[in-house]
Amino acid sequence: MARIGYFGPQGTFTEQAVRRLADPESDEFVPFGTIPAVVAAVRAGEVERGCVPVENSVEGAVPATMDALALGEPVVAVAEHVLQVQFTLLARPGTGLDEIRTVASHPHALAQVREWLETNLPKATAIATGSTAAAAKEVLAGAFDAAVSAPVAALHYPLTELVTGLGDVKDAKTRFLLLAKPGNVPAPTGADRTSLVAVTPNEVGALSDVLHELALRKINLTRLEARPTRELFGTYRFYLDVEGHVAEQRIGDALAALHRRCIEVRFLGSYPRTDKEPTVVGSPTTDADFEAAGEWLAAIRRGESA
Ligand SMILES: O=C(O)C(=O)C[C@]1(C(=O)O)C=C[C@@H](O)C=C1
Repeated sequence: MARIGYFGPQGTFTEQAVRRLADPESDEFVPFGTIPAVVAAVRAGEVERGCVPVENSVEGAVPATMDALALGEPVVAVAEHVLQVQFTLLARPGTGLDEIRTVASHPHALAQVREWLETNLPKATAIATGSTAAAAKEVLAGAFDAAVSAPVAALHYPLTELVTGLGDVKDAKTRFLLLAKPGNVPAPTGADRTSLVAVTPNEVGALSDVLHELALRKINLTRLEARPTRELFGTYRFYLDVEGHVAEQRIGDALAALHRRCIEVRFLGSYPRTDKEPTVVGSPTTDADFEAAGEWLAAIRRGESA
C-alpha cells in the first residue's frame, strides 16, 4: 500500500484524477489543503506520490504547481491524467437559485463559469477559495451561498445540486501530474512526454536557440510557458513539454545541448501520455541513427576509419 497525497480536501477534481492515477483499492489517499503542501509532503517522504493540477484548457497553467516544480528540492512527474472538467453548482438544501448572493470556488473554476454567472446570477459576488471542494465545505459551514464544484463534491458534502454540467467552454480539460522524488523514471512506452524548465541567458535569440535545438532533433514541443524567475525583473523560466522520453537518444542529446546553452535546466520527468498517442520518430533522429553516427565517430577517434 502506498500513501498518495493530493490537492484536497475530499471532493476536488484532483481527487478524481488521483483515483485514476493510483489504485483506490490498495493505496491510501491523503488530502492536503494547498498545492505546495502536496509537493512538500512528496519531498519530505511523507507520501510516496503527490497529485496536483498543472494546466487547464481554458485558463492555462496552474501557477502554484509551476512554481513548486521549478523552485526548491526537485521532484519529477511519473504519470499524467487528463480529466474532462464540468462543474456543479452546490448550495445548502432549501436555497433557491434566486437567493444566491455569494458564489465561491477555486479561481480557475470561477474563470471557467464567468459567463454563466454573469448571465444567470448577475447579483452574485464571486469569491475565490483554496479549491473547488474547500468552497463546498465553506458553503456547508454557512460562509457562502453556493459553490462551483467538481461533481464528486456532491458525494462528500450534504449539499443540493442546483445546476450540473456547468462550463462556458464545452469539452474543457485539466491535466494533472503524479509527482515523486527524483530517481523515479518510468520505462519508455513509445507514447511519452518529457517536461523541463530552462532559464536562458538574457541575450538575443536565447529562446530561439533552445527551440532550435529541439527542432534540429525533430522533437515536437507540446507546451511552452514562461514564469518570472523571481530574481531579476524581466527574466523568465521557460517550461517546456516535449514528445518523447529521456531514454531516447534524441531527447537525451537535446537535454545535454540545453544544459550547455542555458543558465539552468531542470528535468521534470518523462512519463506516459494519457492519450497514448505514439511519438513518430523518423530519420535522421532515431536511436539507430544516433548509434550509427556514434560508432562512426568512435572509429575515427580510434584511428580505424576516416
Ligand atoms: O479545486 C479543484 O477541484 C482542483 O482540483 C483544482 C482545479 C485547478 O487548479 O484547475 C482543477 C480543475 C478545475 O479546472 C478547477 C480547479
